[in-house]
Amino acid sequence: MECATDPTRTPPEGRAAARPIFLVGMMGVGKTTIGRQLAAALGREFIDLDQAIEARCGVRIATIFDIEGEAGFRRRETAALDEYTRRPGLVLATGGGAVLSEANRRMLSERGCVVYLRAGVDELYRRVARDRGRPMLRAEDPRQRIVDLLALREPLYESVADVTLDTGDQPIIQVLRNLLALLPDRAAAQAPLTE
Ligand SMILES: Nc1ncnc2c1ncn2[C@@H]1O[C@H](COP(=O)(O)OP(=O)(O)OP(=O)(O)O)[C@@H](O)[C@H]1O
Ligand SMILES: O=C(O)C1=C[C@@H](O)[C@@H](O)[C@H](O)C1
Ligand SMILES: [Mg+2]
Repeated sequence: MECATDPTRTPPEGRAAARPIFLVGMMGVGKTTIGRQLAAALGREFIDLDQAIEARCGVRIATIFDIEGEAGFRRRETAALDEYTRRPGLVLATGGGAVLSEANRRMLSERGCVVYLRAGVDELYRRVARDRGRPMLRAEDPRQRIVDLLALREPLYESVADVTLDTGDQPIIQVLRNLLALLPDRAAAQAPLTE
């Protein structure tokens, strides 16, 4: 789906509904961090899918993996994605594996503007190395795990992306600036960006 507002969906107040924006990409690429600030800059509601699932279950994602396995987590993820991708105007940060199922990919690409945030293996590893809360990185060699996951997932992220943005080694403010410049409703931003 393209990223402009949808003129066929007119909310009661008469303004065209803002297309929801979905952030996808690998663990640690910055979906939660950038998503929250993007939503603030655009004056939109922000939801982090991982945090929504945790709030609903009352436990951390690592605990869901421990008790229900990855398959149990993925079922919860699909149910939450189905709910939140229907909300107009949202900025939604998805989990790193949200693109794995075809049903999820269809929801993402049909219901909103999908932004793929990219980063290289070393950058991703640097960002997640100190964080023990990511069950997919419980491996003898977490860096190699990132290599393997990226190889599998990169084509899937690309297949749903309307906009792809390299976060490289750029500071968060620069990533945000670049993203806002790529989105057509930049003019709707309510908060000026300050250094
Ligand atoms: N451009 C950046 N430069 C430096 N650090 C960054 C950048 N983007 C994010 N980070 C840092 O990387 C860490 C991971 O970011 P974040 O939690 O937003 O990633 P995520 O994509 O939501 O990961 P997950 O899929 O596991 O939820 C955080 O500590 C964040 O501050
Ligand atoms: O990359 C993944 O498969 C995951 C990423 C996180 O956002 C969480 O959704 C969970 O830890 C699984
Ligand atoms: Mg996150």
